[in-house]
Amino acid sequence: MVERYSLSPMKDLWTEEAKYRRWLEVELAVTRAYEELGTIPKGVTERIRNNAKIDVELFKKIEERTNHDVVAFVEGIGSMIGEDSRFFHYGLTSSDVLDTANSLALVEAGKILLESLKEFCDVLWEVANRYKHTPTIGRTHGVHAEPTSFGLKVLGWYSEMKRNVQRLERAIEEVSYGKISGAVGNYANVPPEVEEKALSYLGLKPEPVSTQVVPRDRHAFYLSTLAIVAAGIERIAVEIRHLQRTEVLEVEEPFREGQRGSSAMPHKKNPITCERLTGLSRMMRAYVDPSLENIALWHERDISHSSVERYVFPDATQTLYYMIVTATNVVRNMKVNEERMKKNIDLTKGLVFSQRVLLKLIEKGLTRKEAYDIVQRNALKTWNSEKHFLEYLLEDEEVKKLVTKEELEELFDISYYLKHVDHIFERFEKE
Ligand SMILES: O=C(O)C[C@H](Nc1ncnc2c1ncn2[C@@H]1O[C@H](COP(=O)(O)O)[C@@H](O)[C@H]1O)C(=O)O
Repeated sequence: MVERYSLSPMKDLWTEEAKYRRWLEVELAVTRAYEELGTIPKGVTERIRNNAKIDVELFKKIEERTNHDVVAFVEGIGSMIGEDSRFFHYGLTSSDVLDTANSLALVEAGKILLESLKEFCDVLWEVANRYKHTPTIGRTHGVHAEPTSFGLKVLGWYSEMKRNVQRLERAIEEVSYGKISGAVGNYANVPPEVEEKALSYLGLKPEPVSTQVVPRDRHAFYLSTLAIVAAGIERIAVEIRHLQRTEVLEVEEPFREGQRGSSAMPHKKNPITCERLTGLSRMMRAYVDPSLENIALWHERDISHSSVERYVFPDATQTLYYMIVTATNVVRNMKVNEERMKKNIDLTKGLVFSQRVLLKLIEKGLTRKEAYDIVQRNALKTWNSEKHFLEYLLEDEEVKKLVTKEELEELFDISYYLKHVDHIFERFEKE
């Protein structure tokens, strides 16, 4: 994982030390289950817990010889626990330990993500309410469309992140399964009762039908969900980047005291954080593809998925955690230029009110086609001149016959476009 984007507590979850500690926890849950079922003597688990140490160097040293990481770990622990090594890893295959430990890590990582995502939602809700009645231009195809509220734009982000909270909860549930079912998943050398007990100590459920491994559709679902959350953050980042373009300048991402925009051009404040978020989201999508390919393993398993997971589990969870924390800071501290938003609404000299004029002419008895022709005629003149759309309409003989000056002026009222904003917000307040 790139150190630059690794933050605690997520990064602490993925150290070698933490990984071996999880393996040991799984092994100890199994000996405890055997003990409870009366298969092995009482006290074994306690003694192993006291004598076993996580010695990363030792495990790595043994692995140089065995070329098998779990065998190296089992041997290493075995060398510390004497006679009790007879009961350690009894009836297990490596992936009983690996997959169950993976699930522990992914659930833990999911909870860290969930907590940060909920904080992000709180900030989005607060910012959405702050700008609930702030008019801004709505753009479609990048072209000015009709006025709307900036708070509504942020409420859309909030709404999406709330859906993401639910998706993440579902994804955590998807990977809350372990397996202690032996070499091909049929419990030949370890009874289902041991699995049931051991996994219950660990807070996991037994995989209903495992092979040597937990099926990888669970992990693919998890990784895909993380990429969807990242894409939602990317959507926000791309919007802010557009709004920070010099010609627009309605929003600026936070610019720190002492920060430099450009090595060459001292005047610049660049949206580098949102650009970084955009790039990281691309990486998040890149983790999904190999995770989907991991689903189709040979027969009861092959180990082609293992190398992939050494990257994607730590990197995807850490990258997304960095993205959520960073996006929260951007939205919390972004500069919103309400004056500029007003000015930009006027950039097209009233054209953004064209649909209201169209509807008014229809209300006065014209067909839609007749009304459209009149409005478009005047709109096209406005595009190509310095004159306001309203002035052209006031001069138009056909318009004059149907609509008074007062009636026309009323159509250019921004508050008309914000009249249902409170209602849209209320939908969330009721939840
Ligand atoms: O309980 C068993 O081990 C059963 C065995 N299956 C295995 N299950 C889990 N790990 C295994 C297995 N086989 C190899 N290895 C070791 O996995 C490591 C794979 O390394 P990498 O591809 O770099 O992720 C690397 O350290 C490999 O040595 C089987 O024959 O079905």
